[in-house]
Amino acid sequence: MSFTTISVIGLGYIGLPTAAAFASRRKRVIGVDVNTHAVETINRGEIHIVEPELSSVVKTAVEEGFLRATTVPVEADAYLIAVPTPFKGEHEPDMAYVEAAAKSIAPVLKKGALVILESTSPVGATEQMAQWLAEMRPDLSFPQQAGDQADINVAYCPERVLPGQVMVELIKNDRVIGGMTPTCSARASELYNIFLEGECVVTNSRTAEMCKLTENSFRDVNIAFANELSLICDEWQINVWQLIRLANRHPRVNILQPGPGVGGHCIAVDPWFIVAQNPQQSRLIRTAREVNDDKPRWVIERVKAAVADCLAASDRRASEIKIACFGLAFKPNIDDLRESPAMGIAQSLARWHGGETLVVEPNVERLPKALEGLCVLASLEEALASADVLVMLVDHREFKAVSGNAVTQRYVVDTKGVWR
Ligand SMILES: NC(=O)C1=CN([C@@H]2O[C@H](COP(=O)(O)OP(=O)(O)OC[C@H]3O[C@@H](n4cnc5c(N)ncnc54)[C@H](O)[C@@H]3O)[C@@H](O)[C@H]2O)C=CC1
Ligand SMILES: CC(=O)N[C@@H]1[C@@H](OP(=O)(O)OP(=O)(O)OC[C@H]2O[C@@H](n3ccc(=O)[nH]c3=O)[C@H](O)[C@@H]2O)O[C@H](C(=O)O)[C@@H](O)[C@@H]1O
Repeated sequence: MSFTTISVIGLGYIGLPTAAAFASRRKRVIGVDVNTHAVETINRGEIHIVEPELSSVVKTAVEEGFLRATTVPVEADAYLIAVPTPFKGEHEPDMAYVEAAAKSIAPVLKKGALVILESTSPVGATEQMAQWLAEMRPDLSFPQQAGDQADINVAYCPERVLPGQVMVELIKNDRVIGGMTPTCSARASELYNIFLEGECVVTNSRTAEMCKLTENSFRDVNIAFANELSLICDEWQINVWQLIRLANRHPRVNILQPGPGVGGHCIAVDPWFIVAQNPQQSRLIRTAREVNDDKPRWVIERVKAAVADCLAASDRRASEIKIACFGLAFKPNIDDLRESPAMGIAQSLARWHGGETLVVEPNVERLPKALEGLCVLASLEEALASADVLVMLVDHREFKAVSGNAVTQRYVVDTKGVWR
């Protein structure tokens, strides 16, 4: 059966680009979201999130009638679920959004439909989702009972796009296809091949779930290694960035970069899904998370020490010392401040510091609410000219363009190796 109508459940950073990609191939796409603001915005041909090149694709898709958004699930040939999977409590995966999404489509499922889970999920989540669907639709058969003969096909197909490059990577990246049966995988591959230029690589659902968690854990562990080196190098007064550059000249060494900590909604979250399910076997993954989560505390201590040194070397009071934090975003050259270690560092410093704390963030026009009344948003030039203690937190291109020679301050805590 070919795919005439495709429904994407959850129209956020993953769901909306995916819906737009199918619609751009002239497929009829119904996007479903519980957020009425998102639905109304999309139906006007606009977008409610920031992602390069997404806006024009959505506008064309809506104008040409291929993409429509609604709050109520409808009958379709394929469903892709891309709702949030945060953690709850002590880093346990919170599958409540996936459960709600699955239960919302169950009543409209028809024989022959394909259901794909795209949300980053713990191992076994796809089988659990198929179970929720089966409990609500005893009139239909599912892969866990009927194997390749099932009325409904179910697969796990994780997303691996990099925020900021989603519209390119969505099409070009290879895609892991984890069907609950070979037929499920074949159907899912057929669906993605509507827009995919990369390859569909077929496996089972558990391996696909673990593969997604593995990719982000690999990056987290490698960044933790770099962050740990930065602490050791600080003790020995070795330049960690030079060290890493030198070590990476070895043909089989490729160390990532240290920083103020790991931010975003994925790398700092997904490894915990492995730890929650296999606490005894995941000591390295847990330690990496702890190393990265502890880095902001270390940075704050370094800044406090720099302020103390600055005070000791002058006859000024603490309230007369100015700190400037450079960057708030969770990584360079984006405006996304969510789950950003730089935000937490700026906030803690401003609360602790008796004097003024300046913040320079070229990608925002005003201070986020969490920093209102605590910090002052300043221009790069203003901060460089007036601050006593500089804290480099994000290697935005504007900061890298400033030569280290132009930075005359003695007290610089540079977590990204931009000026020191
Ligand atoms: N943002 C990213 O770069 C990547 C995200 N992922 C994963 O993809 C999944 C989705 O992430 P994002 O798109 O970033 O999240 P998001 O928060 O941007 O979007 C999720 C959307 O789902 C909607 N939603 C929640 N419950 C719903 C329900 N029951 N029915 C319909 N809509 C519902 C929300 O209103 C929201 O618009 C997560 O599991 C995430 O870990 C995977 C790779 C990359
Ligand atoms: C393995 C991998 O590269 N995963 C990607 C990642 O996207 P995300 O934007 O969160 O990753 P990122 O660019 O590594 O940034 C995460 C955090 O790590 C920090 N970071 C990154 C690289 C580095 O050498 N040092 C470092 O400290 C960044 O500053 C940021 O705070 O997570 C995405 C996701 O799963 O949401 C995934 O789709 C992306 O492909």
